[in-house]
Amino acid sequence: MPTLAEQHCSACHGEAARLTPEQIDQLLPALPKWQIVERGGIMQLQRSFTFRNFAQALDFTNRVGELAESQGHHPAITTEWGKATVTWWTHKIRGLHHNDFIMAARTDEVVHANV
Ligand SMILES: C[C@H](O)[C@H](O)[C@H]1CNC2=NC(N)=NC(=O)C2=N1
Repeated sequence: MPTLAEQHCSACHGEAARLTPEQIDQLLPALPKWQIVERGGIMQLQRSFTFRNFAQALDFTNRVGELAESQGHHPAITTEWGKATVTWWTHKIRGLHHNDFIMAARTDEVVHANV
């Protein structure tokens, strides 16, 4: 079974089902540094990354942006001096899809590649 980071996003249509709480509970242990947040009734996956300065946070942000473009699945990113917060969810289903867990795992790999 490929790890989350080895998987590729699937095309997600508007009728795709959101992950159930049970499915989320099964997937979350693979992402120990990520947390589930709820905003406006929408479940999201979020993690903050710390860096030595703004330039490193911005470089990471751009690398995550390239990843998002390559997979056609995009996060919200808040970039600050020494910190970047990445939030994944699937807009068209207003919730969490398996794709969001894949992208969170791939985001963790970006930061390792970054250092
Ligand atoms: C047309 C375009 O492919 C779609 O709007 C994609 C773009 N990136 C996306 N990213 C996320 N996180 N959710 C989406 O529903 C989504 N849809």
